Amino acid sequence: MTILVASLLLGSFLSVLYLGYRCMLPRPILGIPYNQEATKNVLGDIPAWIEHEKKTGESLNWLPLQAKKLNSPIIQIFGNPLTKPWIILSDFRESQDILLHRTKEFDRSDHFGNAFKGLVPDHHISMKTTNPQFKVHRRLIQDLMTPAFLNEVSAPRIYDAFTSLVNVWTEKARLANGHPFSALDDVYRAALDAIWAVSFPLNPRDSLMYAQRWLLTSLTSINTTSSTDINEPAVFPEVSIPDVASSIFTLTESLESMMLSPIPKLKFWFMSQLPYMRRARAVKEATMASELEKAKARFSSGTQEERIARCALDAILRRELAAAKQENREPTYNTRTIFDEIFGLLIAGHDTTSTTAIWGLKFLSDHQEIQKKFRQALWSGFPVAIAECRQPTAEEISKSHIPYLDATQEEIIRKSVTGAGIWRTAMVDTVVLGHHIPKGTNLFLLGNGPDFIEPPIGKIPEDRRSKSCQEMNGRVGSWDPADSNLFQPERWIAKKDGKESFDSTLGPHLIFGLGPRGCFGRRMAYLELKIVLVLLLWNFELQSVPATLSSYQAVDKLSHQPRQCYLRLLSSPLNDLGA
Ligand code: HEM
Repeated sequence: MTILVASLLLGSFLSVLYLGYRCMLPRPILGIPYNQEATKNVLGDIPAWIEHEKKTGESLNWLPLQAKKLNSPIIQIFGNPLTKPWIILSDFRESQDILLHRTKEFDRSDHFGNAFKGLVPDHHISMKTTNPQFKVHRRLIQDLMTPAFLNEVSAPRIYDAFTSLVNVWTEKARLANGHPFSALDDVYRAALDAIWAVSFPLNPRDSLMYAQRWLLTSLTSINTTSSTDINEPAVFPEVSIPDVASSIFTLTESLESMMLSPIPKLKFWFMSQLPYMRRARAVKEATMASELEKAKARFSSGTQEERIARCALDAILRRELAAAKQENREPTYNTRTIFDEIFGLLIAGHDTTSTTAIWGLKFLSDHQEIQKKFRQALWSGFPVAIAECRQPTAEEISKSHIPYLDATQEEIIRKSVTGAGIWRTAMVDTVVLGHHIPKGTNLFLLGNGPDFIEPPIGKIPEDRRSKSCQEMNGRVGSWDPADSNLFQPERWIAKKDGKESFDSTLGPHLIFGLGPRGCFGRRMAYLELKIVLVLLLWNFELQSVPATLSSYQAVDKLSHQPRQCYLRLLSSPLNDLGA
């Protein structure tokens, strides 16, 4: 009898265990292709994804491979063992339609939003568009992308930061004596200087580039350049990074590791218990509080007219004051909202733009003919600067419309795929390309594979597409599959009556997203990239480096970052005009 009861109990226990296991196995959405192997494992596609990352060093690159393997522009993967499968779409027209026209059906993705919630819980990036707070937050920062703010505040600050980078690299080129050197850290640091100076007043002597320049100026030579191998990279002494900047880098990195975590909130909680993270957060909070106090002091002195926005924080406080007046209440400046919105700018403003700029430097080093044409375009595009033997001013650069410059910038953005794709969550049960998508499903609109930098996967019948998608047909061109993977600025140039002009609708990219939740900082990013490209290419010739120093391997963090960027710099012929 005892044996019978024990066997029954054991049997029931094992059945419960088995049923539990079965319940945890990923459940596919009917009709959408998927990796059959993944459904036999509670971790779904994660092991294959990790394996791919170990082998290639690139994680999000695994998604286009899966789409091609399953031969479908819409696939599902099991990326989070605790939620519905993720839908991966590799088709520009359908993605464009979702982002621009189907905004009631698809909103800010829970997965993407959760990645930011730990660090900046009250930033609008994680809010749904229907959340009334979203509009309140957007109103606070609405001035920052106006032409007036961009031209009068952002452009000169960004220009100063990257002129300092030119000064540092002039010293490095002198000391390197023909040897290549890694450009990664310098570009990230100069970009942080730039967005810091846009966000808060920055004394140039406090910038990261300033101290580095003076350290290098004091040197007459460095050890590594005594090597007879001219390809041996030069290594320079580095000044130590102040606490504030290193905290921002630490926190940006913590955010980066959230993006690909299946459960970002939990991961952030564990990470935030680590002593170095606690310290970085404390430094950040103290710095934000001190900058806010300084801004309040600037703000309360002076008349309404004198309260001009000298930086992003001033512009935000002005908006809060205006809102308070309208709502007949006292302004509240010391809020989590203001802390998080301004810190969000610092993070979003330095990481993505610098990554894109670094890709640009790599492409231009590896495409000498394009670099030559780019410099010729600068020569004919800035005649006054040429006549006066000086580099163009911030104003001249931001107001310029030089087709080959704009085309090269757009091609760098397209080919860098700094953002591998765009996340959205289905807010209702809906349909994509004829497939039922249940409410709550996360979609990843892939921008780094088929239909963008590779040939599309098959031809999608028109009647499979939504009505609004069919109506939009032809508004944006498509790339020739034979060369969509090549770096070719000319693809963005339209020719009419023998005249060339830059045309951003000639083909697709999704790097900034689209529609009401597309990148808020897009205009600033374009402005910054333009300033960076003009200043660096005006001052330096980027000579090619050997293949071993020019790998295109990348690591997917907050952005898709190259692992290597070595530059061999010579003074540019344009710069020599002034010599
Ligand atoms: C090359 C540089 C940049 C790239 C590739 C980039 C890319 C992106 C992408 C892909 C998104 C999500 C869009 C979507 O879901 O549709 C985004 C959102 C955002 N970006 Fe950027 N970004 C860049 C520069 C900047 C800069 C310079 C700033 C600000 C200074 C900024 C601020 C933001 C903000 C605030 C959001 C959230 C918008 C929202 O939730 O509505 N970005 N960005």
